[in-house]
Amino acid sequence: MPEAKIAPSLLAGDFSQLGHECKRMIENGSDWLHVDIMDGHFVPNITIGPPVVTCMRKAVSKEIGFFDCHMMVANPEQWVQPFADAGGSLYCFHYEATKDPEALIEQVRKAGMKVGCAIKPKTPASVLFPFAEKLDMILVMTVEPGAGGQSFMPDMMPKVKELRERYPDMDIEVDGGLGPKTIGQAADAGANVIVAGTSVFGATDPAEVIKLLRDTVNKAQAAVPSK
Ligand SMILES: O=C(CO)[C@H](O)[C@H](O)COP(=O)(O)O
Repeated sequence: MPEAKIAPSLLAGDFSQLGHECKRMIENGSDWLHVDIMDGHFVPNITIGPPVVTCMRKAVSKEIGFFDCHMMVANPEQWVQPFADAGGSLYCFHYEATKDPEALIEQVRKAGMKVGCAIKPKTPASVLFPFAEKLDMILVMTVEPGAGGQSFMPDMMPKVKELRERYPDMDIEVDGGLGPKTIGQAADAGANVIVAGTSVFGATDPAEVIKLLRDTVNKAQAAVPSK
């Protein structure tokens, strides 16, 4: 199984100083930085675009900061090159937002980024089966996309389990309501990339929460008998 990666969601950070927030999370032990891109069409909220990511990238080089860009946008094809130019590391589009996922995967690869595909809570895991082998990461949303601070949906765990069984070496990310109380369920189901906004940014000691999330994933992985 791939290693645990903890990705604090900058959505819960201070948007007036995103460069600083990126550095602070890296200092606190984060592996990736989760960047939530919302366009007001795919979800009823607007966050940031390529100019802001360009500034964040100036603050944090590619060597130290992996930008996991979660594209909650209606036309993901339109934003591939702008996000590659801005310094995105991984471009995670939503299955529900594209008519041709395979062409989009190819487009992202050509632009030089890793590629992920996200599914909303009502979307079954099976939609990914035809092209999942071409992905670097699958994101199973554990809340409805659009806002931080929502409650974790435990009924998404069977999807994570199903995907982990089919794709033992795939990065499988969960996003929404993850924290010390819910990480056990996600880790036991087989998730290895953990997005956490409120629980990390709201903590008195973010390093402690990041460590707990990572330790829980590692412990769950160690308990799985090797085949
Ligand atoms: O994708 C998201 C919202 O669409 C956020 O990344 C997610 O909700 C994380 O925030 P929190 O940990 O506060 O739930």
